Amino acid sequence: MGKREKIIGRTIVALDYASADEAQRLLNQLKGIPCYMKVGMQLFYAAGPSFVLKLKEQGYKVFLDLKMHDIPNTVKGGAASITRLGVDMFNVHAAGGKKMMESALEGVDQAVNPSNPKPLVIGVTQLTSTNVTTLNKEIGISGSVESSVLQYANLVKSAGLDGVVASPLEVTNIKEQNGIDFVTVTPGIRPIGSNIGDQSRVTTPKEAFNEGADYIVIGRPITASDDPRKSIESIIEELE
Ligand SMILES: O=C(O)c1cc(=O)[nH]c(=O)n1[C@@H]1O[C@H](COP(=O)(O)O)[C@@H](O)[C@H]1O
Repeated sequence: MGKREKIIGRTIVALDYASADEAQRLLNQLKGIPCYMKVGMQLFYAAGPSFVLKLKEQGYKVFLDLKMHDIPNTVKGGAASITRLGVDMFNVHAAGGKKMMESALEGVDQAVNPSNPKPLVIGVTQLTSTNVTTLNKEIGISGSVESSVLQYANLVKSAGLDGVVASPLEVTNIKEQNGIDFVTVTPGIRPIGSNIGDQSRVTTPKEAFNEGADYIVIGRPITASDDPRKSIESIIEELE
C-alpha cells in the first residue's frame, strides 16, 4: 500500500448531514478517494441502517458513531445490533463505566459470525469540545482535561476495548500508558486557517499524525467547504 492510500485509509470523514441524499452528494464529490466514513447521530437518526448498508455496498469502511451510554444490558443489545450491520468501528462512552463497556463486548461476541466480522470497539474519553472550565465547573470532575482523559483511557483498556476517541494532544500519553497498539481515533482536527467552531482541543492533521494518532476524524473543514474535494486533496497533500 502506498503512502497516499495509507493516509486515506486513516482519514475518517464525518458525514454529519441531515439526509442520505446530502451525504451521498459528498460521496459523489469525493469519488475515487476511499476514506473511512463516519455516520453519526444526525445522519443515522435520519437515514438509519439502510444508509450504513449502502456505504458498505459502495466499499467504504464505516465508523458508526452513536456514542452509546446506557445501562449495561441496553448497551449489550445495542452493540449486538450494530455488529449485525457489519460496521468496522463503533463507540461507547467510557463514562458509562467498566461493566457497561464489557457488556458492549459481550453484545459484539453474540453477533459476530463470518458475515458480521468483529468491529473495533472504541471508548469516548472527554469530548474534544470539552475544556477545563466545562470539566471542572459543569461536569464536576476536578483536575486537568488530560488527566481525566488518561483515567478514562486506562479504564477503556481494562475493559478490553480496542482503543479510544481523544484529542491528538493526548495521544502520546495514552499510548505510553496503554501500549502502542491501543487505537487512538482523534477528532478536533483543524487545518491551518479553518474555523475551530465548537471544538476546544484541536490540532492540524499533520500534528495529529505526528503525535501518533491512528485515525483522524474530520468533518466541517471538508463538509462545509465550497469545494470538499479540493479541501480533502489539500489535506492529503500536506500529509504526503
Ligand atoms: O466520537 C466522535 O467521533 C467525536 C468525539 C469527540 O470527542 N469529538 C468529536 O468531534 N467527535 C465527532 O467528530 C466529528 C468532528 O467534526 P468536525 O468538528 O466538524 O470536524 C463530529 O462528527 C463529532 O461528532
